[in-house]
Amino acid sequence: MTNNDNELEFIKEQLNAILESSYDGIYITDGEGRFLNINNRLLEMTGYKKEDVIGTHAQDLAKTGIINKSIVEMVIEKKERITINQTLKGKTIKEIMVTATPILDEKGKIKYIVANVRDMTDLIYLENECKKIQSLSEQYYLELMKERGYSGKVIAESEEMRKIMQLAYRVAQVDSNVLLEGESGTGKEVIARFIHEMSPRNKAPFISINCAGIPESLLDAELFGYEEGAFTGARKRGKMGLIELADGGTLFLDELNSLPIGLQGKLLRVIETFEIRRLGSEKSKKINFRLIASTNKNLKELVDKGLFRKDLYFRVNTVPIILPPLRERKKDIIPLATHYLQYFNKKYNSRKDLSINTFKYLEAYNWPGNVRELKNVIERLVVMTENDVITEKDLPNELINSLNNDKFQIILRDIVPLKELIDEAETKLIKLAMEHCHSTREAAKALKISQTSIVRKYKKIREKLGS
Ligand SMILES: Nc1ncnc2c1ncn2[C@@H]1O[C@H](COP(=O)(O)OP(=O)(O)OP(=O)(O)O)[C@@H](O)[C@H]1O
Repeated sequence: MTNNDNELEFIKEQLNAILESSYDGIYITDGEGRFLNINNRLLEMTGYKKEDVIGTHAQDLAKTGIINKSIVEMVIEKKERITINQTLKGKTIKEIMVTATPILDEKGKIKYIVANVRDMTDLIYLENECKKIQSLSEQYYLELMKERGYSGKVIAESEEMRKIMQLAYRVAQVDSNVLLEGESGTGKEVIARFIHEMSPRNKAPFISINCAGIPESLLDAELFGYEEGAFTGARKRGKMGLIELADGGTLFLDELNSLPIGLQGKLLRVIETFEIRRLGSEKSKKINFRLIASTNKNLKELVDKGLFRKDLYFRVNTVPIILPPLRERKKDIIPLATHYLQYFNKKYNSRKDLSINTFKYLEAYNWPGNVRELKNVIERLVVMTENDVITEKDLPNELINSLNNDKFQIILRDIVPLKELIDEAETKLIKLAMEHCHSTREAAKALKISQTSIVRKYKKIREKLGS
């Protein structure tokens, strides 16, 4: 044996060791999809014998029904790494995840395809078990909420809202300050009330103060209260401030971002010392409350611009809870619409229903006013619609237009050369088609252009992106 032969033998031995020690099934084909090698793990999964497989085409496996689509065919077509999930009907039925990678020669032609086949059956079983346990724990959690007297008015179907509810429930058990951030109408006050009702303070008052709703000149007196004769027009015997009213309970400062900077320092002192002093009084009084604040602007940005005190921001922001806008949690739209349909039917003693098509429009709309807007639309529909079934014809114009225009959304922030815009749109569209379709043929059909055209354009895009 020459030195070269020895080296070759050594490399072969190592390659075999890698193939056979892998937990995953592995196979290698040539550029046309003919099996060159397959490890024992994969033979075990499929029930095939090595000698029956080597030399045959991987593409033919789909025809035998053992798998439903050939990843090798897809890789040959797209010339890029592809991962798919599929069912393998071998010795037993298995859920598998296959990743196939093309190895190119110096001319860019596929020389080999290396595929990795992972048996996902155990993982999927574990995932399902986890889901069962999670749903059980959610059930217990809801029962607990009912037992604690919560009437379940918060609709939370989307994953995002469920997580928020769980966090809100957890934070309700401790006294930390909470900052609720989100656009107007996303349900910040709803969550604040939920936290209060789930907390040990639920027998004491929940005092909600809208910092933007009270004129600046009155806010001081409203928050801190005043003594008799504190200012002209002050009531006889003085007045208790809203903070004092929250004693033992929860103080909710809505739209804290609108609190005048002059009052921010005073509020900070109250939060730090839990002491308030009425206007015109010499004496301080200890108040015991939990603080929840909300903001519909980015408070951090206001701090950076010098419009909000940094020290107050850090004080109130112990536990931040961010409520996503409704357009980012579309799964909540139909449950919310159904909930408010029932609610207003009861209120107005009616029996209105929404047609299936109407739901589609509600789901497609992007709800700039969030849940508040949805609630108002449903109320209007219940009150204004004559027939018992509300159809899309009864919807306000902006909702109708949204579905008709929402196939694609173009946001232009600047005037750009037309060609640049068209190129950008074309790139995005082709990338989307290639991600969703299994072959260039399918993509060409979807885009109503020729297959050669899409292959050429996609090649250009990839070259431009350097991938
Ligand atoms: N998850 C929800 N389930 C049921 N109703 C909701 C939900 N979220 C919000 N709502 C309803 O939407 C309306 C607006 O909610 P809320 O007042 O809590 O919003 P907000 O974020 O505090 O608004 P703003 O910033 O304008 O004060 C309320 O009538 C509330 O009952």
